[in-house]
Amino acid sequence: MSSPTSPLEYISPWVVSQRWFASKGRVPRLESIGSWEIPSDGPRIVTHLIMDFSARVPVLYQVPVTERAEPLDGAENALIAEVATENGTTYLYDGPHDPAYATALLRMISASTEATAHGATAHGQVFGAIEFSEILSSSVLRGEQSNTSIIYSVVTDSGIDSVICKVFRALHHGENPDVVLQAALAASGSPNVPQSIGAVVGEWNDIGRANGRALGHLAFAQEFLAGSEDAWRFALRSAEEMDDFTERAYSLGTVTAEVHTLLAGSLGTTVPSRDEIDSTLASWRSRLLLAIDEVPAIDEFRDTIEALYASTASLDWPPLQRIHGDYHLGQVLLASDGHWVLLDFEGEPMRPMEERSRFDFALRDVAGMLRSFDYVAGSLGSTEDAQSWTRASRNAFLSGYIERSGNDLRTHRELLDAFEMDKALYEAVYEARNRPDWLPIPLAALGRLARRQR
Ligand SMILES: Nc1ncnc2c1ncn2[C@@H]1O[C@H](COP(=O)(O)OP(=O)(O)O)[C@@H](O)[C@H]1O
Ligand SMILES: O=P(O)(O)O[C@H]1O[C@H](CO)[C@@H](O[C@H]2O[C@H](CO)[C@@H](O)[C@H](O)[C@H]2O)[C@H](O)[C@H]1O
Repeated sequence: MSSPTSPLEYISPWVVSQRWFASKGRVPRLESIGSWEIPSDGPRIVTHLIMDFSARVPVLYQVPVTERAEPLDGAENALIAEVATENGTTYLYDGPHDPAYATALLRMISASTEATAHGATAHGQVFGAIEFSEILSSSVLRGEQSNTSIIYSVVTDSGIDSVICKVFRALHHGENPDVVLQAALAASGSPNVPQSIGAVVGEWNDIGRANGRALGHLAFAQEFLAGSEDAWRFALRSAEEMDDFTERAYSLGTVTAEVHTLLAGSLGTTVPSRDEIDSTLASWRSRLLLAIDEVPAIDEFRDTIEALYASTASLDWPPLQRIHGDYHLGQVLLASDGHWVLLDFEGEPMRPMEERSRFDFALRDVAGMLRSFDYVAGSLGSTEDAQSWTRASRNAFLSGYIERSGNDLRTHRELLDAFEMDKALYEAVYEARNRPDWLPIPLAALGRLARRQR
């Protein structure tokens, strides 16, 4: 079998139709900037790094492709293209759906091996939490995701276990906070993140960098908590049935505080300088302007929001530290034994990666979760019952957080309100762009928060 001479030509139309392709609505300008290959006895396994130059800041995508001489049974939906070559037809498949790629990727991590470089390098790194002797099966996690996750069934000393490997689709220079933070928490013994198994790290050309090369995480493997349920779905059901969620919300508050304490302990804290506080105020204001620009109705709250932001400038601000960064119920699992497990420490997808790795205020996470409880009521039509469920859950979450952190956030209510306002503005932009039907949820929150300031 021979490989297609210009794979980009075949891969591009498929790339732009994927959920993780961010530049929808623009005419893409795709270029291959390199690839790497996992040696294989089966189909050729090539991971292409494809840059889209159409956005103001170009976006780099990771596109693993297997090249097969025969069609792969059951993988019709993952077929990228059929290419006529001099030796017959080559079938190109989306790697994560092909067991050949899935197995080779996890083996590369567990054996810490190096891929063959074609302008881009990649090597596996094992962290060692779970050792397995055999990979029994693999399948792609269904659902709308910004990355692609592969679930494996593996044989370990204690029996059959499940593993998840997240293949990052959009690549960035620098360490991925999802890997760094979860690995640090797992290493410090936290039961509230999955065990970390290992990662793939790569290097590629980047004309925007002084030395012309970028380095970052390409994939991350963890323990997969089979039988767990997403906290968002669990909370929605609980609110619909008017179940009391306060005990669970309280324990989520304590777990959140514990995770913040562990992150502070393992990765440090700093006292914010005047410049750092001013730069947070500046980022709030620029988000406010962006939100008004995209959702003009927000202008009505502008003066109140600006006054709230200004009033926080003279407050005593807490220390800076590493945080989750995009904390909401959809990022938390209720494990089958009833304990909370936090996921996806990648930060807000609309922020540059370099910003997402900076120290930040833990209050941002607290505000994120408060907003998420509000979304539960909002998505249920904000009925009296749903609102009272939300009020009780928000209070219980805060009480749990305060109790475990020893930090009485209610005494600095303006600061927490300002972070909540900032999150609701982020959400207004997110909803206007992605789910306009849900825009009223953050808008109503902005109205409520604004009324509280008057
Ligand atoms: N370790 C895990 N165990 C069980 N389910 C998981 C695990 N990691 C992710 N998931 C499931 O996958 C979904 C998406 O994971 P996430 O890390 O948020 O990916 P993305 O960055 O693509 O949004 C989660 O909401 C959860 O349902
Ligand atoms: O999970 P992601 O990292 O992709 O986060 C983005 O999408 C979220 C929606 O799935 C969005 O969250 C908002 O909606 C949630 C309900 O669907 C709600 O629980 C959150 O509080 C709300 O912010 C998130 O903001 C966005 O970054």
